[in-house]
Amino acid sequence: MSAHIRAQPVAIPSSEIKYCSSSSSASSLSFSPSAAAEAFARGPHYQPRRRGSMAYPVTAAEEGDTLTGASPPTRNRTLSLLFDTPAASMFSGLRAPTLFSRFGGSNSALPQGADVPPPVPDGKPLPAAPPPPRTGIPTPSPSPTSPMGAPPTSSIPAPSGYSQSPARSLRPPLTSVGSATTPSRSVSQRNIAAITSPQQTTATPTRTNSSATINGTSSSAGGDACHVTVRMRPLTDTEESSNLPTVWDISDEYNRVGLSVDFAERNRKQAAEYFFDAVQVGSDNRDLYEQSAKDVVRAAMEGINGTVFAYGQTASGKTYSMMGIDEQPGVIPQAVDDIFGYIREQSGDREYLLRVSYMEIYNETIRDLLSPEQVDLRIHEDRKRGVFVAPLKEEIVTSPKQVMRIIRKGEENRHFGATDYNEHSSRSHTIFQLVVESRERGQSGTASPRVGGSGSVRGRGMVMISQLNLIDLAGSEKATTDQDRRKEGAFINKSLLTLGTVISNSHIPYRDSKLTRILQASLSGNAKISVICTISPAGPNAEETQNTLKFASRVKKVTVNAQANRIVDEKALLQKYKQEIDELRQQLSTTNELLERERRQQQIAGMEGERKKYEEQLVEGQIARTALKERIDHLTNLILTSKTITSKHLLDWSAPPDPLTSRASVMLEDGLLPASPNLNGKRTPNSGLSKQFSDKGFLDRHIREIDARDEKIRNSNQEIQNLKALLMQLKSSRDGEVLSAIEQYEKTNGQSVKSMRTVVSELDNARRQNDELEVVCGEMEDRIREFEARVRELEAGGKKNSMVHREDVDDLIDENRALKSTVKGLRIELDQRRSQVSCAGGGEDAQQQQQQKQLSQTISSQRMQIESLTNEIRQSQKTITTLRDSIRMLELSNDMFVQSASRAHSPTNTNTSGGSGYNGSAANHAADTELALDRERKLRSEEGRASVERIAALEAELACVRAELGVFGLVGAFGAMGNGTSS
Ligand SMILES: Nc1ncnc2c1ncn2[C@@H]1O[C@H](COP(=O)(O)OP(=O)(O)OP(=O)(O)O)[C@@H](O)[C@H]1O
Repeated sequence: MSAHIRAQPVAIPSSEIKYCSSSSSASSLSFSPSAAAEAFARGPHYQPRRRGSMAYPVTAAEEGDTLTGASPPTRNRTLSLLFDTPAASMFSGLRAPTLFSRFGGSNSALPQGADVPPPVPDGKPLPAAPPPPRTGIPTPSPSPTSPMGAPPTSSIPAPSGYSQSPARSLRPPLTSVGSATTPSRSVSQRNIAAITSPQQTTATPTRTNSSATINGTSSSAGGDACHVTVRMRPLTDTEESSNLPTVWDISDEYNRVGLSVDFAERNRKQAAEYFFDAVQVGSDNRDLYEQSAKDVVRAAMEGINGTVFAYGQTASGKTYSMMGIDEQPGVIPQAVDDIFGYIREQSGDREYLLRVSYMEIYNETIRDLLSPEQVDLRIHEDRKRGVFVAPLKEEIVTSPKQVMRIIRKGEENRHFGATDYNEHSSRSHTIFQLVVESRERGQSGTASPRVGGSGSVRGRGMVMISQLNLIDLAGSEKATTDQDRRKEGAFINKSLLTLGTVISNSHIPYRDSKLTRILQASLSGNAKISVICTISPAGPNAEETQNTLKFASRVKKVTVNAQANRIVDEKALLQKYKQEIDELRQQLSTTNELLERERRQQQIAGMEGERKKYEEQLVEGQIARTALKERIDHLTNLILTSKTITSKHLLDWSAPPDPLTSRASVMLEDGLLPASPNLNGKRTPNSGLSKQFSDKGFLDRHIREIDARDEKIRNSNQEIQNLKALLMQLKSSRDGEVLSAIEQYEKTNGQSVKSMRTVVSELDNARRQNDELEVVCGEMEDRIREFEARVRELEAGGKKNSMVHREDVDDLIDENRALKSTVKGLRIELDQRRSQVSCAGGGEDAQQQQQQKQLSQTISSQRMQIESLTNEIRQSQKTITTLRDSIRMLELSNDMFVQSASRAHSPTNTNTSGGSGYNGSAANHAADTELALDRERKLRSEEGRASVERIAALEAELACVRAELGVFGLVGAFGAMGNGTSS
């Protein structure tokens, strides 16, 4: 169990307090109560730096940022000493002066570790420090009557709401410094209210009515110190089984955390020690909530913004502290329960409207955990709303169970992952936001505000709006082996670094990280801040722990100036709902009057038709009235008062955890679904009407219509959600698509360029081959012409010697056949080429088309040449036929000539002719004829020989042509010529 320092108010003469900072004038006098607490807690070991009413010992953490006199801090020195890790580097440029510097001390004045009590073996916690000095600061006397052991003895009264809460245990401030001014930076100058508006009237509360203290660490009237709790978890099973010692000593009596002297000596480290507002060892989350968060939560119910965040090394227990486990609910579930408990404790004169949202920042991208399809949410800022995330789903909540269901649903969407140090490590920062709107009951929103004067922060007729941020930060990262984890770690470290800088620096780089930008309103001073710094007890983590403690020390010195936000503005949902309820009630009473009139008229109506008309009007009126009542019920149920919350609404920590209900039922309970105002099962919608008018089909039809319409609305809402999700998906995938389209285009383009080149080279080849073919065709034409000439010659010669002519003609026929088949082969070849070229040139490109056109022109000219060749062949055939006819005629005349010659030569002819003279002359004539024939025969055989020689020469020429064709690669086409086949 932790114990807390309690002190009676101490009056310190302001003239004795000297404080100089870089931002405040040297004349400003200030004093931090936490400094007093530390001095008080240090006991007799402390070494005063300078004579004065307060003495302050230096701690290791504060070395390096000392401010002396009126000089600003030496920034470089701070950096060189503290920037050893990301966590440590958060303290760069710290502007809040150290406590030590306030008293003009110097580091060298105190021996290192001078205050460290003697070490205890085995890293066991040190025994309690010696009692504090009694000089000037009396020791508080614990009282058994208070839950915290002491009644509130603060000279600063708690906010009005606190006194009404029996469960509240406000501990007294350690000191009260009367008129002392704020010691550290004056954040009020750069306050940016979380919710501002032109109509906003924010009361400037005095310490007595709006600035609630946090567990006794309240500072001066100018601002509250951030509250810092250090929580050390127990050794984990793995650490225990490795026999790792606990190297930090925690003294809850003095809220002191110190490195065990034994460990420090063995590892040659400084025996550093730190003092905080509260320290805690162990697993008790209830105690943690009471110490660190309760006051911030309660202040949020009073209209003051609040932020609680857990900070620490990975696996040090942040999630355990914020979310907890079933047996030990953490800060968030306890805060939720406490908020409803608070409302329940009120006297009933106040009404509240609560709405929650849950988001995470993962790798610097904001995701809505309640609407996971909403990714990469944007941060906006406007004059009315300040800094806000949109589109962020906000749910109006009416019970802690409902909130827990929402949180569990959100948790399912959160980014976790196993790291080298934590099996279930949060890889993102999560921000659970709860907006509290409240106002006094029965007040019109436009009533003039009554600000201050009454001692109450609750102005009449005004809506107070506050925002409570409960944040589970991702762990500060060591280098890790996993690549993804390294990337996440880089983002985490950067945002934590910015958080550290924002917290402790005059230059406020809120925009450097999403985390600080979202929390800008809170971090700029208009929120109570409580930081739970979680540490590990184990030796190997000592350095990281020390960095966390240094961060905690810096945060402790920052003061904020949180004030209640009160607005009279239409953006307050509570205001809007109340107005709507008023208007609806007005409408309802008008409808009731109308109904009453209808009813009377129906009763007095004589005619059947008239009665029916009134009856129908009556039913319609009833439906309208029911709709109005349902809407009023729905809105009324969303507005919480002490009467609407019963103990059964609060969380039963001993009961097993609620199973997650479906989204629809959560929405139904939220009353977010239209026309379903029956939130608490008081009444089934339309049930009264159904009973009353069950005999009227008219009414049933209307009910069905209304149900169908509701169903339609639900469906279209769902559709809208789906479309939105789709749109987001499309948006996110658009960049990828564009890139891949470009890639695809480049690929396709490359391919088409390649295929173009192939086509062009094929076309070149085809053109070359066509040229060659043209040459061949020309040669063939020449040959044909030669053959024709020869046929003509033979024709002329054939008249002389039919036999020889016949052979020549046969040869010519053969040759013609061969020529024909050659031409046919050529045609086939050309056709093939043409189809090849048309395939190759099938591209869409203009150049390809051009080439194709040229090719087809070439082909058509070749075809024409072939056709003319064919014509010539046909002509040759005709000539050959004519030649053949003339040969036949020649043969005929030859035969006749031979017959007549033999008849003239026969002896019969001699006898028959009688007379010797006649016979002698006939014999002479026959001899002459025979001689002539012999001569003729000789002549013809010579001519025949000449023809045979000519034919041989022709054959030799043909062989040459064949060889040439072979050279052109057209053997296939002209093979027919060689074989003598023909078509
Ligand atoms: N106070 C505690 N008592 C008992 N167990 C604890 C305590 N704190 C942490 N643990 C256990 O230690 C482990 C790590 O804790 P937790 O996940 O909360 O660390 P964390 O700081 O949130 O880590 P990370 O930054 O990686 O998410 C868990 O198994 C948790 O249950």
